[in-house]
Amino acid sequence: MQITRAGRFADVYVLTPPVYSDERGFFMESFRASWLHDIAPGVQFVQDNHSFSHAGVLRGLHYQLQQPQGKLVRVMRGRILDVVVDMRAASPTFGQWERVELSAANRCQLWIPPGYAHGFYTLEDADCLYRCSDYYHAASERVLRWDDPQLAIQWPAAQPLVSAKDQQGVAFAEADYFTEPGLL
Ligand SMILES: Cc1cn([C@H]2C[C@H](O)[C@@H](COP(=O)(O)OP(=O)(O)O[C@H]3O[C@@H](C)C(=O)[C@@H](O)[C@H]3O)O2)c(=O)[nH]c1=O
Repeated sequence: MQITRAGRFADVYVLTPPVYSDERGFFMESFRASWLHDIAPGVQFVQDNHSFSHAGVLRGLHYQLQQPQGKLVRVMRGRILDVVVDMRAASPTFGQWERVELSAANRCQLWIPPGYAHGFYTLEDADCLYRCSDYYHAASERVLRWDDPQLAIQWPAAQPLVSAKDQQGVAFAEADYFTEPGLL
């Protein structure tokens, strides 16, 4: 198991499990609680999500103020560009973003701790699976504008397919941030 930091963030990680291929196909362990012992001590997952998106879809950027969710994201089919934005006001990387390609081919998983906004763009038709460390809390969900000029996230397409909800995303400057010291 290879675990590397995702760019500038101290607590976002790319996990690359070993894959054992033979003439039948392949085998891999797709989840082990111990992978997270060092990088996210104490985390426990309570909800699994699966979404399918056609190529050219952008979902996000989402976070929830109550029950903030850590997410372990992977792709079963296709290819996505996954983006995280640090929404913790006291963080040294507050307001910064990173993007990581996750695909069925590279089998990488991205660990995103609570306190980040999350979204992805589908480079191909994609089945995306992710484990969440807390339950969905619609009432406190927030949508950060994917094309906020201040954030200037480099998406691969200028006009992705975006839900009506995500079209109403809020600019980073006007967004609600996480202020709990516990998230740092
Ligand atoms: C996220 C979520 C949605 N839903 C429902 C609400 C709605 O009717 C329908 C579709 O919801 P959405 O349009 O918000 O789905 P989607 O845009 O795929 O939302 C997801 O986006 C990615 C980027 C994330 O990081 C996730 O945490 C989640 O916010 O599913 C649940 O029942 N449970 C959930 O956990």
